[in-house]
Amino acid sequence: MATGRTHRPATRSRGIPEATVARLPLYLRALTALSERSVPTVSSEELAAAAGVNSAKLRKDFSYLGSYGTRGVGYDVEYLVYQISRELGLTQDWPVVIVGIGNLGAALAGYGGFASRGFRVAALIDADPAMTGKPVAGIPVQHTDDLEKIVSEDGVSIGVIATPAGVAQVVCDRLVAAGVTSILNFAPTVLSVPDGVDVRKVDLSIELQILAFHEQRKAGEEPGAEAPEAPGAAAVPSAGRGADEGERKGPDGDMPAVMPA
Ligand SMILES: NC(=O)c1ccc[n+]([C@@H]2O[C@H](COP(=O)([O-])OP(=O)(O)OC[C@H]3O[C@@H](n4cnc5c(N)ncnc54)[C@H](O)[C@@H]3O)[C@@H](O)[C@H]2O)c1
Repeated sequence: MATGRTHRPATRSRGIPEATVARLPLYLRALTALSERSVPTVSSEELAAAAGVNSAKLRKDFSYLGSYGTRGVGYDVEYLVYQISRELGLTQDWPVVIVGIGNLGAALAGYGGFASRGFRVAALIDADPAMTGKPVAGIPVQHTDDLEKIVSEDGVSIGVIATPAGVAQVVCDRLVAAGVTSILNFAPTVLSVPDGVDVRKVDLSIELQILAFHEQRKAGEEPGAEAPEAPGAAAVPSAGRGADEGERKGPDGDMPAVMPA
């Protein structure tokens, strides 16, 4: 089933760079908070600070959306929320299946942030027969035997893998064969997928390793402390791959803890 690795283009088909796409959720999160406080407009500087991005970059990002703001007034908050949501495909409901309902899968199933951002947990799937029919976060767990049926009947295009690493590729292949075209992989393994399938990998331990590197460097900068050795590429993977390399430093360090596989 796995016929090759997906290579993401540097830009999306409509000319929006991947780095900009990766920042849109940060803007949306900041804008949603402003909208909840009924703030009507926001300057690029204020919004950039709230999103943790520099304002020149924000203006450049918004120019790809055709949004330039009004001089002296700023950006219309509600309109930008709509525009970014539409760009991210969030104006429609996305059914999602989660496979592997252990500690992590159960926590994800109960996470309210999916629903509020337009992601409906359509099904929970696990290979353990003892779990079949048991509700987790109010949703009954279904057996992996029914995976293909569940995916096709619900028209699911996004799958979340929270299984042990050793079975993640098999689960991935089954999801893809059933029609899933986007996978969020939490298992610590590299997945192979056919062209046309997007994989994003979340690895919190890699994020911690990057923080450890910065901690070590800070310690090395203290007067009298020994400078740490430069890390090898393997020790400090770029979690911003797919976005601009090196963008994790400075005000843009708040990239999502998610990366292309
Ligand atoms: N990315 C991260 O930051 C992060 C954080 C924590 C855990 N993890 C990873 O997430 C995965 C799950 O961790 P956990 O602590 O929830 O483990 P867990 O053992 O609690 O749960 C794993 C679940 O997967 C199920 N399962 C096993 N084989 C399956 C299959 N073929 N199809 C469907 N379900 C299957 C098991 O029955 C179990 O319910 C692991 O790979 C772990 O390393 C990643």
